[in-house]
Amino acid sequence: MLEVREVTHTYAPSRRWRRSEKQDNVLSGVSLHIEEGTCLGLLGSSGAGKSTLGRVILGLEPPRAGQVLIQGQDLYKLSPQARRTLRRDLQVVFQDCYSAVNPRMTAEQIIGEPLSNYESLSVQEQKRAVGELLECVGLSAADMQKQPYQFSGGQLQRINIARAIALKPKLIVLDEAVSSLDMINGAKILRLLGELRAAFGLSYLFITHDIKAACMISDALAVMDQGRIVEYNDSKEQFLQSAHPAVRSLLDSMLAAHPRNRHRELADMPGASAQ
Ligand SMILES: Nc1ncnc2c1ncn2[C@@H]1O[C@H](COP(=O)(O)OP(=O)(O)OP(=O)(O)O)[C@@H](O)[C@H]1O
Repeated sequence: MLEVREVTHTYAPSRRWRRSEKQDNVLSGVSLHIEEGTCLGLLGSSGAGKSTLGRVILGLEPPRAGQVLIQGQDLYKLSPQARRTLRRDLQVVFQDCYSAVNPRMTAEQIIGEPLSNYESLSVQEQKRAVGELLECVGLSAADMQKQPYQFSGGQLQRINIARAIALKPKLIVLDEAVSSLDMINGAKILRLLGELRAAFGLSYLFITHDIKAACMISDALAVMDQGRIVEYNDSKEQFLQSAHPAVRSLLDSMLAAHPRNRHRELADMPGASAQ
């Protein structure tokens, strides 16, 4: 479904930088793939390049080198018109559910926005579609006229998810999408994401610092460190045995009832294919 081939990226130097000053690569030869209907958990410490890779995959940050293939089509070689058509298949949910929405809009307007941009529905059809989307994410069609301040963080993240699935995309980049929620709400949203994936055949790139959350939802796990993929595994057991310092440090940062139980907790989690 998605193939990233040897992507390298450097941000343009700001004006304050001297021209001669060399910029480090934010992404260096990154390759990965996500099969249809599966989830890749992308872990890594702060500044590793995860969100930049997410933006490259979404078509928002043209890389300096490499390719992003969506169902075999090179995203950055398409005409603007073809890219716009493909962009409807690529959606994103960010960590900060509040800044991701216009505070003056109603839930109906927020969720209806992609439908207005891409579909030609009548007012009644769009209202019905928004009502169904609200119900899909565990809210009610009666919430349609509420504004963001009238929702809790967890509810507002459901609105963001409803907007992301409105066009029945192929791939959703979930950039720390549960990281600002408390444990109970985070777990509920992860369950919801699992249900939606099964119902609509979605693929996810699940970007996170949270190894527990990644193990819960992902079929394969990758770790980025300093712009490179340093671990990539579709077996949770093998992933947990990795000797790479970036993986060890993620595991060490995980809080458990007792440090001795960390491996057992992760190994018992559903999600990552654990053959
Ligand atoms: N728009 C930008 N312009 C210049 N540099 C940037 C920009 N966005 C990110 N960077 C730099 O690129 C590097 C990677 O950032 P990125 O946000 O991709 O990492 P990350 O792994 O997602 O980190 P975090 O987990 O903290 O969000 C960092 O050094 C960051 O400062």
